[in-house]
Amino acid sequence: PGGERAADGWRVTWRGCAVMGVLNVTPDSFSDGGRYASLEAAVTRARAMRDAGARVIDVGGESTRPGAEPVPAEQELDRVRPVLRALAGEGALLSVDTMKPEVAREALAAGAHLVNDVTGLRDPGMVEVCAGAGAPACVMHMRGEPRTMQRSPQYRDVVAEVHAFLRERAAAVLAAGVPSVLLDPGLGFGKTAAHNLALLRALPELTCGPHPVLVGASRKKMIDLLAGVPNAADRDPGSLALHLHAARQGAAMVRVHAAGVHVQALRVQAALEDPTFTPGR
Ligand SMILES: Cn1c(SCC(=O)Nc2ccccc2)nc2c(=O)[nH]c(N)nc21
Repeated sequence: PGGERAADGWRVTWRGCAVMGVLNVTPDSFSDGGRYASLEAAVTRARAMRDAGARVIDVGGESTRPGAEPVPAEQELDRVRPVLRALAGEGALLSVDTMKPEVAREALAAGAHLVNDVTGLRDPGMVEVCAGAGAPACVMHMRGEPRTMQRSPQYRDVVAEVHAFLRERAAAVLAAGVPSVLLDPGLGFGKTAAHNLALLRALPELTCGPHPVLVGASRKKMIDLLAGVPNAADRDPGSLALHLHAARQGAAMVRVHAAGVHVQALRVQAALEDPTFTPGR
């Protein structure tokens, strides 16, 4: 797998890191000049990220940010289904970012290839949907619920607890017939910045295992706490720093807003890390 224990800790074998582009199809994410305008805008953005080199487009119809209000399944589905249908067969892999089994089922039928469930497939119905459709799933760690998870999260040992959760959930969903899983520490989902740092520093313990690891730090609050960047739109440099670290520690994929920036930086990093790489000329 990704690394072997060396005398001085973990040595990670380089395997390259892919980009998952974030596509929020929530009303606040596109100038909601009516449904068509936002659908058109969403598809245009997805194509731009794909053309910039994103391997996967993560389509989400319900914000899972701290304090976010829940959205009914039908409304969430009305947002994501047209976008998935428009993008299906156009070259990028599609993931559906949802916590609801009924949304996942319809999204997979509309062309999604994998399910990105921030609850770690907590709902048994979600396990059934993924197993039934033969769809891979991203198993992410979240402590509590989006609405309340950032109210003083506490752990005895955040790395041990998160890694144990991911190992257990992965084994359970694979045993239930889900064909394959990605593991994700869930940065910012019931974690302080200190917890997020500990998880980023312990990534080799996760990436040396059999499952690919997905990391999502893009534009998150921890970047403000580390570098004083109050506006999320200004946090791409810090996002890149965190994601290059994650890739260097063996992450297989990073979930990003600035797809082009990350694709270029990860290609340069891959060349740096690959002694057999021969530059064009
Ligand atoms: C759906 N989803 C999210 S949404 C949170 C977010 O982007 N907040 C945010 C975005 C921009 C600014 C501030 C906060 N984060 C992950 C993740 O880290 N991993 C996986 N697998 N899925 C994820």
